[in-house]
Amino acid sequence: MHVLITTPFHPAYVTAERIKKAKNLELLLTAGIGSDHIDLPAAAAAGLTVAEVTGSNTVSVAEDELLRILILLRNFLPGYQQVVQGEWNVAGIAHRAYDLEGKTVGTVGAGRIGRLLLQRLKPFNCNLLYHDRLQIDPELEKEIGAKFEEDLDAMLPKFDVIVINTPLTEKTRGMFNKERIAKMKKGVIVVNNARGAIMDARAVVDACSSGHIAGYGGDVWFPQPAPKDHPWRYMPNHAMTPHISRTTIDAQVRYADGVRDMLDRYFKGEDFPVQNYIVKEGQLASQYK
Ligand SMILES: NC(=O)c1ccc[n+]([C@@H]2O[C@H](COP(=O)([O-])OP(=O)(O)OC[C@H]3O[C@@H](n4cnc5c(N)ncnc54)[C@H](O)[C@@H]3O)[C@@H](O)[C@H]2O)c1
Repeated sequence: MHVLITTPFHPAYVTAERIKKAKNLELLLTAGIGSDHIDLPAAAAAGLTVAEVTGSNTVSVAEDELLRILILLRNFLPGYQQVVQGEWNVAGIAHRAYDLEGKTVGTVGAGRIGRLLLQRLKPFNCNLLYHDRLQIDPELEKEIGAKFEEDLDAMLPKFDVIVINTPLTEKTRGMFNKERIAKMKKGVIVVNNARGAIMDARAVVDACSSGHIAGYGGDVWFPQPAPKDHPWRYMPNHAMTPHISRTTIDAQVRYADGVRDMLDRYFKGEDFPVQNYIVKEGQLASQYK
């Protein structure tokens, strides 16, 4: 019996070809959230179990998204750069700095991270929207104060700030292409800590260059690690970092504990918490279908 523990840093890491060669492999554990670096249909067909530490970095990613929204909306980074470069030009920053209050902000994908982001946004007095395959439980929806939008395309022109929080699946790969970005409001802020490949990379660069997207921020790229010449490094008005939002010290403790717990259970022949399964007995978890 073999167990492979991976992190979600390297897209297309556990390929169908590698799975085929790993004759004794039984279990794939993702130390974090997001298992698109594994060929999930191939894992299912090979009878492997795939599990992640569901929820381990939900708060870390949601807080980071809030940070990037504020950094971009307030035009913070050029202000910081002025200070480092010995400059002082308030008007150069203020002409494109906005309050978050009163803006229409929402998430595409309202699972664990998307919902927590909405909850964290509530005290900012924004107009909150969300799109997902599934509507949130009505009581929680009322408590959060976010409106469900069934039709993604109809929702796109409404946002001042849009955050992507879906997994990378065959349905979400390239979901934000040139046409969808064109439907967004001119001057929109886009934050994507979900997966780089959900965006059409070129379309993002073009929209940032034309000003259609006023700011793009996130920690996920395609490919990863991002090569030195990745165009997102050089496009205007971005707040990009390496893949860091998942991995605060607090999150590292949570996902290390989660991996240890699953290994203990595995060697004792016990089941994992049900929400951790991504592939079980040949079936993919619903969020990956
Ligand atoms: N940057 C990071 O460090 C980091 C860390 C954790 C997770 N993530 C990414 O964030 C994703 C979401 O994490 P989560 O814990 O909130 O997952 P989750 O499973 O709790 O929520 C995902 C939500 O996306 C929705 N969804 C799936 N496909 C959709 C589609 N085609 N259209 C609309 N909605 C769709 C699902 O219904 C679900 O509500 C992960 O899959 C991972 O890719 C990134």
